[in-house]
Amino acid sequence: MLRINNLSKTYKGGKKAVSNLNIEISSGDIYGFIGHNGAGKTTTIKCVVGIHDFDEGEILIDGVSVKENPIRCKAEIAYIPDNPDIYEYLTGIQYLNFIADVFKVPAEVREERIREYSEIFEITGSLGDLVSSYSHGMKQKLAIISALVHQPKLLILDEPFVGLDPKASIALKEIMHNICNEGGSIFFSTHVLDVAEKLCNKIAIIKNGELVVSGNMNEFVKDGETLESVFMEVVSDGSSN
Ligand SMILES: Nc1ncnc2c1ncn2[C@@H]1O[C@H](COP(=O)(O)OP(=O)(O)OP(=O)(O)O)[C@@H](O)[C@H]1O
Repeated sequence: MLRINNLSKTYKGGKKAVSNLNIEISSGDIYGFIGHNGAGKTTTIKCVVGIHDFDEGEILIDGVSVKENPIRCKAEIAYIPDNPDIYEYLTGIQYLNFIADVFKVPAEVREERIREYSEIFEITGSLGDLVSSYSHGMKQKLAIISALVHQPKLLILDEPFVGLDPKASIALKEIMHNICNEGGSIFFSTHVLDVAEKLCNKIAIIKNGELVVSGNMNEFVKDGETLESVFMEVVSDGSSN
């Protein structure tokens, strides 16, 4: 579903944020991406979703290069950033319809999905209000609903649980499981290691732009180890952070 091959990204000014990174995500995977502040998670995610260009390597979505065919790739994915920047002058429902238009979701299908997810995330009563009046968590919920409206094959989330109330977090985890059970995939960054440990079947740990651990969760979290203990061993080993 997603292959990142030898990805390297250097920002203007010379900061090499990601170096020779390889990740493979298959259909059905819930893939957690963890690392210290400034490790390179958001940079990697922004390269995958086409926000950042990158200097070296290749990113393929369902075998299609994000550089060579970005529109086809974007049609298959949805991205929820850590800080949703949603058009403040639209109402919630106008924003959802705008995104559904972009992804060409037919009217009756979008209505049903918007109704269902708005009820799950308990913002039905606020959809007629301007986004500028929404709290941070409400904007996040709106971003999540907009990401789900075209039923993406690959859902990419940057720190999705920060700012969500407990009920919404539980609902999102259930939706993530449902997407994977239907053959989709999830790639998400998080600092909440116990959530990652429970939710993910695969994990990657990035340190100073380089991948230091990747693979099946049960290869690392076993024999009394937790993801937290694995992470602490990996990042404290000669780390400058
Ligand atoms: N626009 C930019 N220009 C220059 N350097 C940047 C830019 N964005 C990020 N960086 C640098 O790239 C490195 C990786 O940053 P990135 O945001 O990818 O880390 P992260 O793992 O997502 O961190 P966090 O957990 O704090 O969100 C950091 O050293 C950061 O300072």
